[in-house]
Amino acid sequence: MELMKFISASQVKNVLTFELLIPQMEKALAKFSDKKVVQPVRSVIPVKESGGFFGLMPSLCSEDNVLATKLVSFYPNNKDVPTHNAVIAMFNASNGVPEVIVDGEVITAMRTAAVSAVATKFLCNKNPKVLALLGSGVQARSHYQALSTLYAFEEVRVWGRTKNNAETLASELNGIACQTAEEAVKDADVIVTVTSSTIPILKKEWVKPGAHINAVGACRPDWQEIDPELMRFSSLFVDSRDAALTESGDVILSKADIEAEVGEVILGKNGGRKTATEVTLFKSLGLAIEDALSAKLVCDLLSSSNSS
Ligand SMILES: NC(=O)C1=CN([C@@H]2O[C@H](COP(=O)(O)OP(=O)(O)OC[C@H]3O[C@@H](n4cnc5c(N)ncnc54)[C@H](O)[C@@H]3O)[C@@H](O)[C@H]2O)C=CC1
Ligand SMILES: O=C(O)C1=NCCCC1
Repeated sequence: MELMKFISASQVKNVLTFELLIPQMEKALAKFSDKKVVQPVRSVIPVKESGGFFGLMPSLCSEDNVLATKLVSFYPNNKDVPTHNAVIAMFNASNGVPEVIVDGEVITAMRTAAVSAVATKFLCNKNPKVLALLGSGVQARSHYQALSTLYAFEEVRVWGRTKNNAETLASELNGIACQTAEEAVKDADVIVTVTSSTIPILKKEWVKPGAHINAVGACRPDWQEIDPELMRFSSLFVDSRDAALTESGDVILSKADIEAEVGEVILGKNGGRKTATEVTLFKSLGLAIEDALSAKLVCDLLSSSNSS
């Protein structure tokens, strides 16, 4: 029996860069909103005993010969192992034969941040100077790296529920650890919420006019990271309307109107930010096609490095 090829997290890390991944995620978002992707809203099974969740994320993009599914677990209470674990199974889209399994942990960390970088590029005011990270885990780190690929921030602020973790991250990034979320976001041009909180942690009155927010946590219909008033006040962009209306407590509970998918902005079907003073908010949930096209990029990079 021939064993299926497996690409490990360290192999992914060796070849994947934000310089390559950000344009690939721009393509993924555009193809998704241009209806070039077949993809149901993900199925999620709650694992009540451990407070975890297991998600199934299939997608097909025939133009790119990509047929894949990510299997992802999210166990926010994990302490000694990562809270997010995943594999991406790639099939041959022409004949349906499974070809390779790619570790999904690094891809999930990097592609989520790369997607936020794309949203920021299309929605943020020019030359953002101050970045605020609310949360100090895996996504806080990857968001700093992805956004720093596009912008030279003059100041980076970190707030986290666990003071020690926020201080460690702030010192890694040469940034400032803040005692409160309010202190962290004061006058920030770009705000990233990357926590496992189930209740709002970011309030409308703290956010400066013209700021851009990437809201990345709260992926359950009864979870929130953002004050509902801020949801309604902001110009709201999403990765997928269907997913936002099914999975996002921030969108569902606030009843905020969705302005557009970021892919529609990329395609020029929506103009994005209208004024320098409005607050733009990107609600990210994560799309299967982002994983499929990230895994394809990794496979292509590995096969070109093997053949050279
Ligand atoms: N939109 C997307 O595509 C994706 C979203 N996510 C979400 O992003 C968030 C962050 O993920 P990771 O950094 O990988 O997780 P992580 O486990 O590495 O970090 C979670 C952070 O949230 C903080 N936290 C937990 N409960 C909190 C609370 N009640 N209030 C404030 N802070 C709290 C923790 O202290 C930690 O700093 C999670 O909600 C995760 O599900 C993760 C992957 C993809
Ligand atoms: O897209 C993903 O991958 C995830 N999104 C929400 C939280 C779990 C992982």
